[in-house]
Amino acid sequence: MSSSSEKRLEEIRKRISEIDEQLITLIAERTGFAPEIASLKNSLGASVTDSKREQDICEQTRILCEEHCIECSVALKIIKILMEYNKEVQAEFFRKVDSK
Ligand SMILES: C=C(O[C@@H]1C=C(C(=O)O)C=C[C@H]1O)C(=O)O
Repeated sequence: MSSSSEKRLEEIRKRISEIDEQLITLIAERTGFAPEIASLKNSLGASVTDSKREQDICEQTRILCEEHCIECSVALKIIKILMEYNKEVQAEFFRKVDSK
């Protein structure tokens, strides 16, 4: 018979697993836009990196972290990883276009 603490730990872990699944789903959706973004940038003659947009995203992250009372440095690391990943996918699209 599990104790109440074991049961509560199990409940929390179940919820964390649900959240992690949602996070991966959102990361997939976010990254899924990269090819279309790259195609649009290619037709516009724009670069993969948009520094102003990245600055705006980081500022939004800082604001959201304050609103949610969470450590900003960790959230910024995560967002920057996602941005780099998005740019990698875009760059792959550009390489494919250039190779044709
Ligand atoms: C997605 C874009 O391309 C790059 C990646 C970004 C991101 O992952 O949020 C933001 C700006 C760009 O450096 C974009 O230009 O919007």
